[in-house]
Amino acid sequence: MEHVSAQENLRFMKWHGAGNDFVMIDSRGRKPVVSKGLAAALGDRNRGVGFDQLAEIRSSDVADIDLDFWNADGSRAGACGNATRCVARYMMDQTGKATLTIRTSRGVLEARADGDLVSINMGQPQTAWNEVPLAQEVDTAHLPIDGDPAAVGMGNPHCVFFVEDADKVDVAGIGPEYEKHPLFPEHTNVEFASIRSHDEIRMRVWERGTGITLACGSGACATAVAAHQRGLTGPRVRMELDGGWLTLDIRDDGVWMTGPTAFVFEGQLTPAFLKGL
Ligand SMILES: N[C@@H](CCC[C@H](N)C(=O)O)C(=O)O
Repeated sequence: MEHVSAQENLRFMKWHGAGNDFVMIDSRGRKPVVSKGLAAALGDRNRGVGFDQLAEIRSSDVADIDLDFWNADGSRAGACGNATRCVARYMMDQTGKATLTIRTSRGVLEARADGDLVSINMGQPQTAWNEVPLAQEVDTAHLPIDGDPAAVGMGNPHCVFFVEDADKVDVAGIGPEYEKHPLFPEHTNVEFASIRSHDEIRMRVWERGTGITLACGSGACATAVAAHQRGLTGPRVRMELDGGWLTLDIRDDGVWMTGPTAFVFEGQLTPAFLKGL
């Protein structure tokens, strides 16, 4: 545990976006404090605080802020759409600004307030096999895997299955099988989607490094792209996840994702908890 003295508490916040829950640590003005060990300890819902992802805000020289993500098991994530929306709302509330630029590992993303909601341009989808990434060259629109899923990258990998009824899928049972499928060298998030109409999808998700979550923003983007690519839906869809609704809009400048955010509480991590992490 670097850059926080052994005698001081570490402030954190708890947020969620459509039930996808996050710990947020604002490290602007100091060196980063989050490590794999801290993320894994904090992500433990019995011994820590518990979260789907941890988001650390840092000062930036190219955008309003820099943002890094960890999953509950301490692994890094290249994208986290719902956490990005929650961080954007936190910054908008602080600055009074309705727009924001956020640098993540996939570049600078734009955030916009949309009434009580927040919209994020999650960037262009990655459909080339080596961008998702996959372990070998295959047709990413129709993977050589039972169930004919599609692979889409959104700064993180997604394996999207289209099923008759997503509510009948044993996500806890089969999600882990595909998370570590050999076709995904960095493992993958796994989505199960059923098409309700040309502009509505029901989706459930098993997240890489975390497990079942109530929502997944990058997963919603990947699902909307894969459905549109197959001609199942238009470029703009509403998506119902277990924790609420997101709106996806596939535009020339990227995939825009809009949804709710909620601040839950603020807390302090004690030196006793931080010691040795
Ligand atoms: N819940 C996130 C996705 C988080 C990262 C994912 N588990 C991964 O490892 O890629 C979202 O809202 O995008």
